[in-house]
Amino acid sequence: MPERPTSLTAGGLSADDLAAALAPRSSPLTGKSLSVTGLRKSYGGTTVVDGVDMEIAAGEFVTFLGSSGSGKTTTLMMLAGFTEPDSGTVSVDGRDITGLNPGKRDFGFVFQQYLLFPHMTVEENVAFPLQLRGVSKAEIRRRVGETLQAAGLSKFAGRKPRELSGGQQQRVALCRVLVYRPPIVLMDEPLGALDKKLRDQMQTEIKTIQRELGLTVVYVTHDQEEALVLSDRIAIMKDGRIEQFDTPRGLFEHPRTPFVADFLGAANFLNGKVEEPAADGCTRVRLDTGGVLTAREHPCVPGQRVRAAVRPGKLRLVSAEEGCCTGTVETAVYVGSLTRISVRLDGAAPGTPPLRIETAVAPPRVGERVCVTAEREDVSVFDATDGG
Ligand SMILES: Nc1ncnc2c1ncn2[C@@H]1O[C@H](COP(=O)(O)OP(=O)(O)OP(=O)(O)O)[C@@H](O)[C@H]1O
Repeated sequence: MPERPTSLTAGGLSADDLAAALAPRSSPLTGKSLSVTGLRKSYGGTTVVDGVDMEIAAGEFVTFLGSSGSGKTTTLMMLAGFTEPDSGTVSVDGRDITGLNPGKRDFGFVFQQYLLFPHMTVEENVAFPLQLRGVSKAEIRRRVGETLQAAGLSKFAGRKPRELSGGQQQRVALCRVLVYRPPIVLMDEPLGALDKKLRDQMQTEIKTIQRELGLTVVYVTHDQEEALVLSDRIAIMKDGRIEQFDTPRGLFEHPRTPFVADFLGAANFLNGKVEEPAADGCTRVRLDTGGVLTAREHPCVPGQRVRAAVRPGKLRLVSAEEGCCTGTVETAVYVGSLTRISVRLDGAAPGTPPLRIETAVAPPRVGERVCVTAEREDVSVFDATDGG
């Protein structure tokens, strides 16, 4: 049969085709739920994963996002069974699998290093997990053929991995996992070695396949954009702990800690003191630089020292009457659809970083005086002693 025309990428993989080829014939949902409680791991007296708890629903796409060394891979490896936890449990659909070895968990793994067998052809690589599971030769031939065809890889079936590009190798790695339809797929920076364009394409493809097959995916990345594109929920990790586990919107709009506010999309922090409560229930912060910023309701007492956080895209340049603080533009850099400006606030203590503002309309010039404010929904308030 001739290879079907592909719709999505120049590289040849149509995610819809691949999902259709791999879709289970009976059940529409293949994913299973995953439950993690009190997962801990130390190396040589240093705790690197410090009490991770999470409930992941069947068919959910969850990402661990955090800086280098925050414990993402170690957590994933404990889910996979490659690393033994010091304490804690991992359950799949309510069944405790903490003691099971990786081969018995029936998870799929995709890593940054494609881990294809170099001495095997593409076809043999994709067939391998089916052979391990004792699938008949005829069925293996059928499923591998179908999968490679859908992935646009049929013409490479006889090649060795070294004769393929990075993107093609990663597709083979993905096929090799999806061919046996594991209910849970664990991926550790699978696109890390690809260039930006190919990464964008593969993100779309992974997401389409995951959604159409209803797979549960746990993904590790340090790329914020990738996490936002792919995930139903994101666990932001810091120092071996989950700072916040939430939807992308929840993390952006309701960060629970200064670290989350700053890590995802950056934040400006303005120090101040809580004013007496007003009838509308809003929290008002008298800034150290002068002016009052109205924030979302936040449990705090009048006089309490706080930090108000506002994203660069949420600070607005307004008239003198509307503004809550004033300053002077230090830099203005046009970056395509918007201009990034930095503003030195009047009265800012020495060493205080300038405000970062992103604006798409009529950017001011360097040296210009500006007035700044923000909508109350866009202002988060944290206790002054909160780290991050
Ligand atoms: N086998 C090991 N022995 C000793 N220390 C380890 C071991 N594995 C991981 N670590 C340490 O545990 C910490 C967390 O590592 P981990 O790989 O989980 O972080 P990560 O968030 O995935 O980082 P990256 O994004 O750089 O991969 C690091 O400080 C690392 O050096």
